[in-house]
This record gives sequence, structure tokens and C-alpha cells, in this order.
Amino acid sequence: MNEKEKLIFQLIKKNPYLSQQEMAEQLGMSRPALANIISSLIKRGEILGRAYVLPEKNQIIAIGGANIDRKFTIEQNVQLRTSNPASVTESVGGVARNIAENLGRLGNRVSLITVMGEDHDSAFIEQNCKSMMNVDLVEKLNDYNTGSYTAVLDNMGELVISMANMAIYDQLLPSILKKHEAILQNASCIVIDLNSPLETVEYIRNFAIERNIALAVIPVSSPKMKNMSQDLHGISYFICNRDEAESYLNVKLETYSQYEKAVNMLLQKGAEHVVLTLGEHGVMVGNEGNIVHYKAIATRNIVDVTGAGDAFVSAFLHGVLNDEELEEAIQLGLVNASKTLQSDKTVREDLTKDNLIEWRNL
Ligand SMILES: Nc1ncnc2c1ncn2[C@@H]1O[C@H](COP(=O)(O)OP(=O)(O)OP(=O)(O)O)[C@@H](O)[C@H]1O
Ligand SMILES: O=c1[nH]cc([C@@H]2O[C@H](CO)[C@@H](O)[C@H]2O)c(=O)[nH]1
Repeated sequence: MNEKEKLIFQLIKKNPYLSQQEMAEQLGMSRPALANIISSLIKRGEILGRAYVLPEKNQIIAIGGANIDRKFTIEQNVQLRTSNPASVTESVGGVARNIAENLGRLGNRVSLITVMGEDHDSAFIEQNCKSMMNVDLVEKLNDYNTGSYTAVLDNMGELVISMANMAIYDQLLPSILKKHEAILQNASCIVIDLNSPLETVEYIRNFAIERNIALAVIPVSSPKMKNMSQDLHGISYFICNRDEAESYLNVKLETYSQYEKAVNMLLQKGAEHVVLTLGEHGVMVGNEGNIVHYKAIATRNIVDVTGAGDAFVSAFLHGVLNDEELEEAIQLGLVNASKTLQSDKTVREDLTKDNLIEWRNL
């Protein structure tokens, strides 16, 4: 930091809620010059932006996708190769962003690191997210469209097909994360989804190993899971669904003994905790040679499956990061997934710490 930056940094440390006008007056600087320096401090992760908060412990950093989700629900039985009458909704999505929103709604401090285009979609996403997470570390790229995910659901809310337009995530490179090392190294947990390129996942895995930071890796889809390294050391929580495990391990998973074997194989590759999600059959969880199956919560009136996996991951991480026993954290995950299935929203708008406890006790 140069002298001017140090002065501003000290002032923010003393009083994080001074307005730029007040700061400029106290420092005898022009406001545009001050704004420039503040924006460079934010970009380098020295301060978090908006309220000029300093990076601190216990912050969760989510790295990966932030998309616009378009969901078409077909009102009658799906007929292939013809036009099906459908209703459509548009909302914010992306696995890392969904997890950040869940964790933010649950009262955790979260920053999102992602790349978005300079377009209408990114403005919509930012506007939508900024009350639940810090979005000041988001990088805008001129030549790319913001990621988008288009899903076709049947009249039971089950996924028929989905399309991912996410070329932009090839640009979520280690060079972007390096700018935010100050924040990353103070994180209580880093969550990365596999929208991120392999070299970025490997960079963050080594970063987490060197600094002993909890790391959760979330695959997002079977095709993207194929890119993952076969070495899972340094990953504290590796959470994938059945299809993703099949494509990564190159095995068929149809029985409980096969699920158990798969969890074992993932543990052998070095992950500390493995969670294999099994849709209506719940989750198989393994650590230190101990593998346990937990039943899903019987859920009626499923409206939309989108986001159930992200809801599980988020409430599970919320539990473990807030000192719950592993088993209780899993139950919180199962409850949040079940409640999310009953909502047409990817993340429930009524999700709070208190509501999660109330749903858990029902
Ligand atoms: N039909 C269901 N009934 C009850 N719980 C379910 C059902 N489907 C999913 N879940 C819950 O959601 C969790 C995650 O579901 P799944 O294994 O399908 O992951 P996913 O494919 O990542 O989810 P999605 O892509 O739908 O967000 C399950 O472990 C379970 O707890
Ligand atoms: O390749 C991808 N497909 C789907 C998603 C996101 O998954 C979410 C549901 O779990 C949804 O919001 C979509 O944007 C993604 O981030 N990458």
C-alpha cells in the first residue's frame, strides 16, 4: 500500500461507515481521487466495499457460477419433437451464487467471486443479491454474456432437460482469485463450484492446503465433474449427486452397497468428508472410514427440484461452520432441501436461521 492508501485504510479501520464525502473532507482530497483509491483497495481485497468493511475471519467465500435461470414448465405430458405449451419464469441462479444466497439468508457473512458480462443480466443479478452477500468482488467482462441456465420441467417439477450457456466461466482464472488473496486467506471456509476451470480449482485447493482453510467442492453437473482432478486431498467437504459420482468414478451406481463403495473411493482419493446425495433416497455420508446413510425427508407437493442440492449443501455447511455436530448439520441440509423442493424459488425467500430451526423441529 502507498502512503495515501494507508491513510484511507486507517480512516476506514477507525470508522467504517464514513461517507466518501466525509472521508474526502477529513483527508483534504478530491472525491473522485478518493473514489479511485477506494475502488483499487476493493479490487485488491484490502477492504470489502460498499460499507468499506475490512476482511475478517469467519467469512465464507463462494467461487463459481452466477447465472440467469430460465425455467419452462410444461403444463401437460411432455411430447418430444413438437411444441409444448409452457409457462416460464426468470430468476437468479448459479450454484456458487445459490449457495451464497442460502448462507447469507442464514445469517452468515458471504462474499461471491464470479465473472459476469457487462449486460442487463448481470445488473439484475447484482441488484438481486447485494442485500445477502458482498458482490464487490465480482469481475465484469466486456466480451462475454453473463452465464445462463435454461431448464425444462415436467408438470411434476422434475427436470426434463437443461441447457447451460456458460462459456464465460472459462475466464474465472486464478489471476482473478490472486487479486483477492487478502480476503481468501481470512476465510473460515471457501466453497468452489465446478463451473470454475480446473486450474482455478487446483489453485484454490493448494491455497486451502497451504493455509489450512476449510474447502468445499461442489460439482454442478456430470459433464463438469469429468474435469475434476483425481486427487481430492485438501478438500474438506466433497458433495456430489449420484450422476456426478458415476461420471467421475466411471462406475454404475444403483444399489446401497454401490453407493457405499463410491463414497469409499472418494475418501480414498483424499477428501476428508464425502456426501453423496441420492435424491429421494437421502444422502450417504463418509469420513475416516465411517459411512452412514441418512434418509431424505418424505416430501409431498414438490413444485420444482431446482436448487434442492444447493439448499442441502448450504444448510449442511451452515451447520458445520456454526459448530453443529456432523449429524445435525446433515439433518439441517435435508430439511432445507425438502423445503426448497416445495417452493418454486431456487432459494426460499423465507429462509432464515430461525425458520430453519423451526422446520427442523417440525
Ligand atoms: N423426491 C425427493 N424427496 C425428498 N427429498 C429429496 C427429493 N429429491 C431431492 N431431495 C433432497 O435433496 C437432496 C439433493 O437432491 P439430489 O440428490 O437430487 O441432488 P441434485 O441433483 O444436486 O439436486 P438438484 O439438481 O435438484 O438441485 C437429496 O439428498 C434429498 O435430501
Ligand atoms: O452447468 C451448470 N448448470 C447449472 C447451474 C446452476 O445450477 C442451479 C441449480 O442447482 C441453477 O441455478 C443453475 O443456474 C450451474 O451453475 N452450472
